[in-house]
Amino acid sequence: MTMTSTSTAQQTTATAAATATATERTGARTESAAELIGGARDRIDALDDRIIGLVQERMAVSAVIQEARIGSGGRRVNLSREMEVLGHFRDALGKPGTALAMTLLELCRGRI
Ligand SMILES: C=C(O[C@@H]1C=C(C(=O)O)C=C[C@H]1O)C(=O)O
Repeated sequence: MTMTSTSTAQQTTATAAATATATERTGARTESAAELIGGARDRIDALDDRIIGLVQERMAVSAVIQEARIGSGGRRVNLSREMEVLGHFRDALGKPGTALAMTLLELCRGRI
């Protein structure tokens, strides 16, 4: 064997190392599954960035409404409207939707 050739054992070891890396990275047991997961995770990261941007935009719009209401002599919080928002999310996403809406309202309330 020359110094540049690779034995079957070495190739098997290299493949095992690559698979172990894929498993470490993604939990997948094959490189092809790891590649699919890596690409899909990139899409999720991009979606999360958009969701965060939308939440920040919602917070800004909510603050405009709260400022106008407080400036006019009213209260910051409007419970009947919050019930509508909670119902909207519950209808679309079920019980976890209510929890998500409560978190959104918590983020949006009292930021002025
Ligand atoms: C934005 C408003 O003010 C507050 C914030 C809400 C929200 O972020 O959705 C809902 C009701 C109010 O407690 C509103 O009245 O519409």
